[in-house]
Amino acid sequence: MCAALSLRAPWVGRVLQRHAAAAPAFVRANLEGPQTNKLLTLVIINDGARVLLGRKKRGFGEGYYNGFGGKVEAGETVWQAAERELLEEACITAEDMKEAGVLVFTFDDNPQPWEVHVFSATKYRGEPTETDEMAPVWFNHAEVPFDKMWADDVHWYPAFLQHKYFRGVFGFRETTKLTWHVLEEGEE
Ligand SMILES: Nc1nc2c([nH]c(=O)n2[C@H]2C[C@H](O)[C@@H](COP(=O)(O)OP(=O)(O)OP(=O)(O)O)O2)c(=O)[nH]1
Repeated sequence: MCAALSLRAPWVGRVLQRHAAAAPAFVRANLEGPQTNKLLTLVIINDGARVLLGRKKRGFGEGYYNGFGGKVEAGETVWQAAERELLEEACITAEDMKEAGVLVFTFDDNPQPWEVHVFSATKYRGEPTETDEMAPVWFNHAEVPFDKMWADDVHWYPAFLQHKYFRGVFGFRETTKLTWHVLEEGEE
């Protein structure tokens, strides 16, 4: 069923094969379609007790909290994009950035899957500063405001906070309603 998957990451096909029976048809159609993934980055500073998030000040998701990141632009690597977006949105540079996990989002109202590369860092240079886009706020690990975050976040933050590498595939209906997901922890 998943033999024709055209994703960059073969693990997505393997995850789906393991869970195909339960995956909604739109998730499989999305991932088996011709569209390459839209690549995005997300950087979350985690000092061991707290995470640094930004409150989005404008546009889609206004008022919601997230790490810092955005689309990977032509000619840059995922790492370069992660560093650029962190500087643009929070005015800081991570000193010990590492890959924390990968999330693939599928939508019943958009055939293109989104592939978000999540990074963590404990140290940074500069002072987190409010920008046009984001207002930085620290949250204790036990007080991460999931009711004001994307619906998938509550599922993968536990692995993130425990420094476990994670891979997730998520299915959203009508852009924001999370209807199906699988999450696997650890390297494959
Ligand atoms: N926590 C979390 N982050 C997500 C999810 N989906 C998703 O795109 N993101 C992240 C990835 C990016 O960091 C950010 C979306 O990027 P963006 O559209 O603001 O990209 P951008 O800064 O390049 O956009 P723009 O200013 O050019 O409009 O949200 C999700 O479900 N959960």
